[in-house]
Amino acid sequence: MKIFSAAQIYEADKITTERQGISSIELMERAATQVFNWMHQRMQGAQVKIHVFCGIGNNGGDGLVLARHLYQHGYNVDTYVVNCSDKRSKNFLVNYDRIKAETKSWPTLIKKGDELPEIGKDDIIVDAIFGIGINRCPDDWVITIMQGLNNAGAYIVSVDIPSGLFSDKLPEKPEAVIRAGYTLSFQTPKLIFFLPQTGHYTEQWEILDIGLDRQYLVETQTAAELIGKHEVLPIYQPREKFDHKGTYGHSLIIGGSHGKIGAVQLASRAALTAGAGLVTAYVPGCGYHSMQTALPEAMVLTDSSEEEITQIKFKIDPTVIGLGMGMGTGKKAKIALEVFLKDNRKPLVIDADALNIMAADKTLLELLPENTVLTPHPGELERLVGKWEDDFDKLERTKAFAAKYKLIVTIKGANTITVHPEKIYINVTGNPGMATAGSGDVLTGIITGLISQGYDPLQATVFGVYLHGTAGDLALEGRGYQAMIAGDIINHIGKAYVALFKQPEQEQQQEE
Ligand SMILES: NC(=O)C1=CN([C@@H]2O[C@H](COP(=O)(O)OP(=O)(O)OC[C@H]3O[C@@H](n4cnc5c(N)ncnc54)[C@H](O)[C@@H]3O)[C@@H](O)[C@H]2O)[C@@H](O)CC1
Ligand SMILES: [K+]
Repeated sequence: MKIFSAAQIYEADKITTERQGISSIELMERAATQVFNWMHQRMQGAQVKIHVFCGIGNNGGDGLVLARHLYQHGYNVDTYVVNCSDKRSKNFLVNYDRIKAETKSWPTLIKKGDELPEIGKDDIIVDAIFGIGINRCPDDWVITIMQGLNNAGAYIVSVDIPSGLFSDKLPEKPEAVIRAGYTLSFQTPKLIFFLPQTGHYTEQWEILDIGLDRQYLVETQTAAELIGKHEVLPIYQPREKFDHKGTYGHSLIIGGSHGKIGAVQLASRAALTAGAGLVTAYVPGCGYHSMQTALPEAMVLTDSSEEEITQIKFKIDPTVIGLGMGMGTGKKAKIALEVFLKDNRKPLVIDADALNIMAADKTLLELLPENTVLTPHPGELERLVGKWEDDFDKLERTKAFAAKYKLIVTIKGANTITVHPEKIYINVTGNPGMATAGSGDVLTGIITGLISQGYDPLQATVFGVYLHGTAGDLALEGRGYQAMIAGDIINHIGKAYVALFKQPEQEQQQEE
């Protein structure tokens, strides 16, 4: 699903009114009616007190339309205008008059120095103070009002975006943002829902389709895309009857050192489970027996050293190479990596220690083939791209880095983000149970296994991250976050594939 920027949404708005021959007031009516429908469907006329807090722009206008509909349908609603500026928008003013005409009284104005009305813990607050048009930090008295709402203990539903959040930068003050239970976002999810520093301002979000111009939505390219089942299904490559193991390629997994052979084992097993035809592990001598025993399906090559990787030499012809897990960052490992990279022409997936070696000597990055996949966790990423100021800066730095070296970089986290020079892909699957030793090795293995089957590196990364997260979600069943280990994720890759083709009803039945 495309994630449109604020500028694109304003553009879509304008085009929609032109092409559909409607006024912006009608569009506002349509948008806010969707919010009303959403609430009405869930509340079914319940007489819970609803406090609608409106700003003075179009987000506030939405709030006024919503309040009018709630009133018309007999809900117990109070409407307030947080009078944060005298520059009221045209559409706000039209709806300000309309609600007066309907309810025979003006909404309660909240000005500087005014107290918040009493709000019960079981009440509902609708937050329509600021939308995507916020352009500066709210005044202190407005922040006090926002804090009052946050601390009221009532459930907060935000319209479009939690008020106080900017679409492209961090709020100056964390207290100047509404903490929503639910955000009903118009037409497109907002990028900020998925960034660690801003995502926590709403517990849940949902998109409301407000019928913006289809052609614009289809034709417009976005800088970010949300990746769920619908996006990965077209990537999935079905198998043919006469395919054989050669069709699915040969993954070579290189890494490990004394005490860290498990990392290679996990990555190799994940590559096989993801569907690689053949997997060979390249490990120091000390890893030979444990690899052969733990994973008889894989072949094993050993380094001349017992303890660590000192030279990467092999006579096989792999389709793709995944490397770096558990290999250490010592001098010998570094030289081995450098010599190997100078000769290598195969697609690569690089993780862990190999990333740290490269971060310490960036000239090695120039040796990477185009579209090499890097899978850093935040610490490794920082070593590669430098310290960032905030999540937005992190994305910009990573994009610039990916463009400079022509790489694909996956930033592992709650919403793993795959950064390609032209676009970022935000994954929706996964859970905190996956923050466990070896989880990253599994991801590297899955991506490597997918490339070996013929997925191009970007597809393999986007699909691999999705599968990895889904496997983690499926592995959670009957187990808390704490008990999940990396092997559980591998054990559920098969189910993650099967889940791709389950209809929603089947999924529900299974949950029951
Ligand atoms: N296509 C869409 O998505 C639609 C969006 N609509 C709504 O329109 C909103 C955007 O409306 P606007 O652009 O009017 O802006 P907002 O309503 O988001 O709020 C900002 C308004 O207050 C002013 N302002 C900005 N920062 C301020 C601050 N710190 N203190 C005081 N005043 C401040 C601005 O001048 C602007 O008028 C969306 O978020 C959405 O709720 C809907 O009405 C219609 C369709
Ligand atoms: K809002």
